[in-house]
Amino acid sequence: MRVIKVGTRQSALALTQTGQVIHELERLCEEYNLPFTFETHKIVTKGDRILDVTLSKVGGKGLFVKEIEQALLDQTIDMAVHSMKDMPWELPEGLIIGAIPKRVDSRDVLIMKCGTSLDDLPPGAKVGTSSLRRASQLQALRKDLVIEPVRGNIDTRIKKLETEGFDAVVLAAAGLHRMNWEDRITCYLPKEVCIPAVGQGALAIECRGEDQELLALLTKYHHEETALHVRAERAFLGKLNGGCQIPIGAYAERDEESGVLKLTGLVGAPEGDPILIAAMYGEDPEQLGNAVADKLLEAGADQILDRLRG
Ligand SMILES: NCc1[nH]cc(CCC(=O)O)c1CC(=O)O
Repeated sequence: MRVIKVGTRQSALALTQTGQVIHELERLCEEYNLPFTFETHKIVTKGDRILDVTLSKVGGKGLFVKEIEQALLDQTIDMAVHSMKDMPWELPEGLIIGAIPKRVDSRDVLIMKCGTSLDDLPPGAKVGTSSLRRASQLQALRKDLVIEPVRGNIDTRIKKLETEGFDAVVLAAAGLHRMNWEDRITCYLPKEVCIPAVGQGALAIECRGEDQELLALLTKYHHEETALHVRAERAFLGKLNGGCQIPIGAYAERDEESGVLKLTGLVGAPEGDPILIAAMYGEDPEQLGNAVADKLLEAGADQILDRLRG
């Protein structure tokens, strides 16, 4: 028996999704008669320690993953479960994404104090989000909204709806589904209305590239279609040198009729004007991601990005 040490952040969501991953891996071990057991290791990341500032002001890539990746390199742990959207574009030498499990809902949702849709928010309503991507798109839809930062784990952010006088907070559907808190969701923001973060709703299982034993198991957990979508989205992010906190979003999907991969990408100014969106079709995910990024750069995305990077 080999004990696989699984690194995770210690937030309720991180522990829940790590538990769900371990459960699936145990099931696969049983099915294929593989000799692994699993042990959870909680790791505090920089992003967890800095809770009092808007994340976009902290800057730096991989705030929620660096310490965990170091533990992988030090062999303190053997694999790590991350939210894909927290993954920087580049991985440290020696580490790989060993599996991308099937994605869940990638949309953003509103949790509102009263009403049932965005239109029900009163003029000048106070909406909580620290994501420039969400702020930019909501502001474009409703210039009157007052968007204010809200940090903390998802339970904290839902509580702040009551304690800090927000009319609504924006969260990812995926986290709420994983926590079994769907009943808190007031409404889903369609992907065309609020383009999700790159990788939102997907997980990344990271391990050492040389750990063939573990990789043999992770391969069985891998979901290739999700991986193609995520690769296209991340190629887009990489080309724009994202990861810096800029309003960037993208989602890949299959065209229902032709079956061809389609990628929609967004770069927006934080105030919601201008917002640039482009969509293209292609077969190769990396080429597609790069092509959509190029299209937005031609349309002036570089000016938005340069201004934000200062
Ligand atoms: N920004 C933090 C974060 N990172 C991953 C998720 C959960 C959604 C996912 O796995 O994509 C969340 C919470 C949120 O955005 O509401």
